Amino acid sequence: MSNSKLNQTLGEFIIENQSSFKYSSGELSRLINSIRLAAKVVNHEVNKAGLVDIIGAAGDTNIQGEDQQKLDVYANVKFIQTMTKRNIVCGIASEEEDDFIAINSQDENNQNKYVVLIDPLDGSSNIDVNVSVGTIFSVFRRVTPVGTPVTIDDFLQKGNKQVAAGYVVYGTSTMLVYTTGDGVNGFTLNPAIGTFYLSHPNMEFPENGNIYSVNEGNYIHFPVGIKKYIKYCQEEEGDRPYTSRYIGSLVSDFHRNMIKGGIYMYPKSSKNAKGKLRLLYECNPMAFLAEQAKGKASDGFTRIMDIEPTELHERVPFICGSKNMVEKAEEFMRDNTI
Ligand SMILES: O=P(O)(O)OC[C@H]1O[C@](O)(COP(=O)(O)O)[C@@H](O)[C@@H]1O
Ligand SMILES: [Mg+2]
Ligand SMILES: [Mg+2]
Repeated sequence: MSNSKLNQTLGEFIIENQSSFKYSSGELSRLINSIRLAAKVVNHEVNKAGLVDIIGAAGDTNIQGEDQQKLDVYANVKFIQTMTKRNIVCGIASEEEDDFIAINSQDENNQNKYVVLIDPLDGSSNIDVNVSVGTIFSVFRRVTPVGTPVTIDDFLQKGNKQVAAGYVVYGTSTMLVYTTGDGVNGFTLNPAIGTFYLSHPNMEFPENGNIYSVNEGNYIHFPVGIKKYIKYCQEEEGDRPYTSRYIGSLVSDFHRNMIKGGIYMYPKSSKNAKGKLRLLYECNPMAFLAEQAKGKASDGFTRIMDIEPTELHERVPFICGSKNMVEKAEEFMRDNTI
């Protein structure tokens, strides 16, 4: 991509690349545009995280038993509102909603074909401590007929059926990074004028990296394969030891590893038999991005995007990042399956 493309606005990029999308009808472009708008609204609030009325718990728990933070709820409302008001989706599922939301899909005039799954605020434990957080989204074409009520089947699709996925990272700068199956591009928000500019075209994971990201506080509970891989990362050998970096926000750890080369792991453990991260609105979208950026994502054995979902909020073990590093970790998992 020539440098002249750099600093293209996100709006211009969406229009220019619409035709490269196999289902292009303008609908997905309008959807990405609405996510762009909601991201700016949420970014404005995130940047104030520290003021009393923004931080802290909202007082409710979500279906996963997690205390919802005020910003979890705020971001959830803003993304759902923005997409619903613009009548561009027929269904939305969210980490913060017990069940999926049908958006007037029973109305036969509703010709909308897309459903969206979102993690409105990723890295919630970092909101109050001024550490970067994110938003994650995944988009599918519905499988049930247009003009009929969406059903759970429209959401429980394998990740390899995604038509778009992305995230917003609210960090030292705010970026929107996404794919529609034709590579991964990153856009940085110029807060002075409220416009996203193409700053990171064709993002790719280096095949190898020297960063590993895992919550080592859970080490004793990890499967033997993961323990051995962590030891492998720490050995004095060749380009090792690798550097340990763990922000505790999936989006931020993924983003850093995609730029610098690295591996992120949230394995299963004797405490969490299926790990912590949710397949549909955390692992699938990050896996689609990873593969589009020449990286890899699995549960240690199976490609994440080939996993058949059975529940809206199901969790899976997650290993994702630079291709050769993920394959090495899988090798340790395979050789230590006790
Ligand atoms: O504190 P832990 O157990 O290491 O978990 C951190 C992980 O949990 C998450 O915060 C889960 O996401 P949410 O904040 O959206 O619930 C990830 O972003 C992060 O990688
Ligand atoms: Mg999350
Ligand atoms: Mg979340």
